[in-house]
This record gives sequence, C-alpha cells and structure tokens, in this order.
Amino acid sequence: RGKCNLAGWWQNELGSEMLVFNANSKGNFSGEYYTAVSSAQKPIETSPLRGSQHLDEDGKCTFGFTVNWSKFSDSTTVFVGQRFEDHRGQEVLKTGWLLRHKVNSLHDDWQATRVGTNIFTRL
Ligand SMILES: CN1C(=O)N(C)[C@H]2CS[C@@H](CCCCC(=O)O)[C@H]21
Repeated sequence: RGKCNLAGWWQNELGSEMLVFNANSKGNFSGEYYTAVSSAQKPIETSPLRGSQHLDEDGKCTFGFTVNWSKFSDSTTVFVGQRFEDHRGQEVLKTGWLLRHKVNSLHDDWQATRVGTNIFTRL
C-alpha cells in the first residue's frame, strides 16, 4: 500500500486507542475505536468507525472518519485530519473532531455539539 497507509493501531493523548483496517482502492476504510473516557453513564464498549482517505503517495493524506458510539452513548463523533511525519520521522495524525450527543428537544440542540482537536500516534 502507498505511503499514506493509516492501517494499524493508534492512540491519542486522552488514552483512546483505535485499530484502522486497510483502505480499499477508493480510500474507504473501517476500524474500531476504544475510548478510555466518556461522559456516558454506561460501561464503555469498542465502537465501529468508518472513514475515507486520499491515497497520496507523499504520505501526507487527508482523511475523515465517523465513530458511531456503541450502546453506551447515544452520540456520534466525526474526525477530519491529515497524516504527517514529525521531526523524528514519527507518524502523527492531526485531527479536529465534532461530538454530537442526542438531546431530547430542539430547544436543547444548542448544547449538543462539542468540538476539539486531537493527535494520534502509532501504538
Ligand atoms: C475520548 N475522546 C476522544 O478520544 N476524543 C478524540 C474525544 C472526541 S470523542 C470523545 C469520546 C466520546 C465517547 C462517547 C460519549 O461520551 O458520548 C473524546
């Protein structure tokens, strides 16, 4: 696979881990996300992720993926970002994310979406 192969195990500064499977010829991929922390009240479970990446040969591909949190939280997170290599040649995924929780009424919609940034490095 090209230099921008996102497949493998990654971890971020929150202690979350994700396993990304090989992308197909169109750049579509799936994986599993294990969050170490959650605002949900139920036990955390591994959650599926699905995404799409560009297949650049320069190794600096952009990508996006969605995590559909399992039964433990009625919420969804979308990530968008780019792969880089740092000064030591270590791979990093610089991402931004939006986390949307289900709210019970339109009036509560204003408080339903959180935003953040995140860096993943290979496990
Ligand atoms: C641990 N996290 C992580 O690795 N992030 C990049 C951020 C954005 S997704 C969120 C976890 C959400 C878990 C499900 C829920 O509490 O609704 C937080």
